Amino acid sequence: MKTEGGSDAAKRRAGESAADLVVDGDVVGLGTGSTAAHAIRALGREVDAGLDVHGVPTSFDARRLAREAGVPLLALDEAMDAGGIDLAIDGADQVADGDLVKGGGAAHAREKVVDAAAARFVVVADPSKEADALSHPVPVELLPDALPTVEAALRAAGGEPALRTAERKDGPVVTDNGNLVVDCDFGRIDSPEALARTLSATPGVVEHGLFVALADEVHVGTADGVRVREL
Ligand SMILES: O=C[C@H](O)[C@H](O)[C@H](O)COP(=O)(O)O
Repeated sequence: MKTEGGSDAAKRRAGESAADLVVDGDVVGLGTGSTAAHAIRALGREVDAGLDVHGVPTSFDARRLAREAGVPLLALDEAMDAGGIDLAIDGADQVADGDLVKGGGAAHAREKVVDAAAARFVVVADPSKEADALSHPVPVELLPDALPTVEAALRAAGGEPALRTAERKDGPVVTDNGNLVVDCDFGRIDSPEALARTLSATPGVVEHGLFVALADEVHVGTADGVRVREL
């Protein structure tokens, strides 16, 4: 069972607080996961009330939710042609010093493209995600054929990789991009930047879930409000 800090109410406060930042005419990156979902639903309500906004989804799931909520969508190329992404709102599995681990929903590859392209990237989280240092296993999306070589490289880098499997499917999780994910436990990550460089340089790695110095602010929903931290 989740603690009070990880409650859905805290996630909702964070998501709604970030959605409040959106202004008329904005193009918004729509993150994936249970916290970003609250921001998407809040945007849908604002669209109903007359807000002119377009979303750029970061996953199949975010796209489906945005369509249900009535948020008009743009493909990434359309958004870039139209002047770019003003704001991205996205969740995180862990936040420390403004660096993030993402990819609990295996959406981190597209999330990183959209979040990094945004003029302003706002992270939404509940207190259970906050830490002094990153230590959450790092999701690594990889080409299926490269599984043995990537696993070997991750072990050589000091990690313990575990192929992600689905609860209700035999076999591994397959991402929206047709790839596999391993969750790699590195223990406490003292230098996220150095580890990010190592992972990015590994052949067969499509993208990893370390988001280093990408976020501009963090909205943490609490039991009775929202804590906003600018980075
Ligand atoms: O791939 C999924 C994402 O990176 C999510 O944003 C992350 O896992 C946080 O999800 P949640 O808000 O459900 O904890």
